[in-house]
Amino acid sequence: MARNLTNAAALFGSARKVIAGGVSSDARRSAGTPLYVDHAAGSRLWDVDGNSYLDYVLGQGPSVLGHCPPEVVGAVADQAGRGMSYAAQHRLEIEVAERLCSMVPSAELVRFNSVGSEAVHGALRLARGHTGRPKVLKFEGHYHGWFDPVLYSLHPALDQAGSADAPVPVPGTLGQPPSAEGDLVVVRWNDLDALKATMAEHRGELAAVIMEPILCNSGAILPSPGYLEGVRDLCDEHGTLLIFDEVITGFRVAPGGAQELLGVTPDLATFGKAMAGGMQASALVGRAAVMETIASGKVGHAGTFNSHPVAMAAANATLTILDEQRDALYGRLETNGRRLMAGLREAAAAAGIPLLVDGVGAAFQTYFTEATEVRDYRDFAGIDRALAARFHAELQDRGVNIVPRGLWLLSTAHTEDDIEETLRAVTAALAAL
Ligand SMILES: Cc1ncc(COP(=O)(O)O)c(C=O)c1O
Ligand SMILES: NCC(=O)CCC(=O)O
Repeated sequence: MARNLTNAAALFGSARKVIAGGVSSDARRSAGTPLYVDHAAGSRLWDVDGNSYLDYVLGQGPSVLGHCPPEVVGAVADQAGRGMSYAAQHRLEIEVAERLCSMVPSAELVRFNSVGSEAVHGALRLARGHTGRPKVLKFEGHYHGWFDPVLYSLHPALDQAGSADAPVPVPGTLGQPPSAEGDLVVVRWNDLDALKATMAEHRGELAAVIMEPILCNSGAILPSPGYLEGVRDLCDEHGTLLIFDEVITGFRVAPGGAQELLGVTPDLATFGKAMAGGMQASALVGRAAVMETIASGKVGHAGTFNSHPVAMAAANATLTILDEQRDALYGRLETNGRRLMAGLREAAAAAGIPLLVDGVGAAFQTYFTEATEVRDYRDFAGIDRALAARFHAELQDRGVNIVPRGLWLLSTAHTEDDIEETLRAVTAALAAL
């Protein structure tokens, strides 16, 4: 059952002549004709051939209120008419920073950038500058943007990734400086003993431990009970800063991110995506004593578009709504997400297809596996992803758009009827596998 993609195919032909590879991010490369969006509203996208989709990608996370929430669109339009770019101070940046400091447990001081990768870049530089140490520890399968120091192959084949006890960073691209690898230590996630041993091996060298507090780039995986508390203690013992990369989880899993949901406060945290409801704004937040190293100018931080007025207008409108209606909106995300998760399990059981559905309501993963648990990247890498790719394609043909690797992101605009419509498409897509 293939949908009509005549216009999209023609556009892709034109694009390939002027855009390298025909797409503007490697994450948008597609086995077939990529999605060409004409417009979006609420929980839906419409493509250039008139097909509509219930959207569980949401711009890879930003549109937590759905596409085009009127309050955000209004705030953006109003600000655009008052000036799009100042590279100067303005009221809205203070309002957004105040909102971040009141919503996010670790946020005592804030600096803004445009995208998540930049906020991570700032966090790592600050950690190195503040501690005077050279190395950063990250976890297998965790993604922190496309900048050199953390851009290692996200999903390497396990036979390239070293042993579980001693994983190695696998370069994700040509062109990274060899020095980047020397300053990066990679560890298996959700395994406190492994972290403890590795931190002891690098005693006195580690500026920071960075992680997605709920892993959303290799499945959707919650930390095991006690794990984050153990990581927090180890970081304190070693004088290493703990950074939570909340670019996906921020303002999605709870008003104060995964750190609020899970009750562990990092030293620094990065936010992006959902923070500005669809515009591009990111933030580095943290403990005042650490952020002071930026405040004093000892660690440099800059950017022409930082605290971009239009993005700040979007962030202010988005965060105001999420904060003031927190119970209703986060309750809806959780309830609708759980309903969809349960429906997916039922549909797969009825079709006789082993499917693990795990995560939280606002961000969950469908894994084609007989396993009952996925705890880290090694588990995720062991699952055949060919079926996930086919499921993604079959769903897209039936008007449901998910992140190709099997991640589903909910918005507050998704309704119970949307969930029912999605589950009908799921049943048909599973039957077609
Ligand atoms: C956890 C995480 N950190 C950082 C980034 C980088 O953000 P951006 O693509 O806005 O640079 C992403 C997504 O791309 C992400 O998922
Ligand atoms: N979570 C990973 C992404 O969202 C990547 C998006 C992109 O770089 O296009």
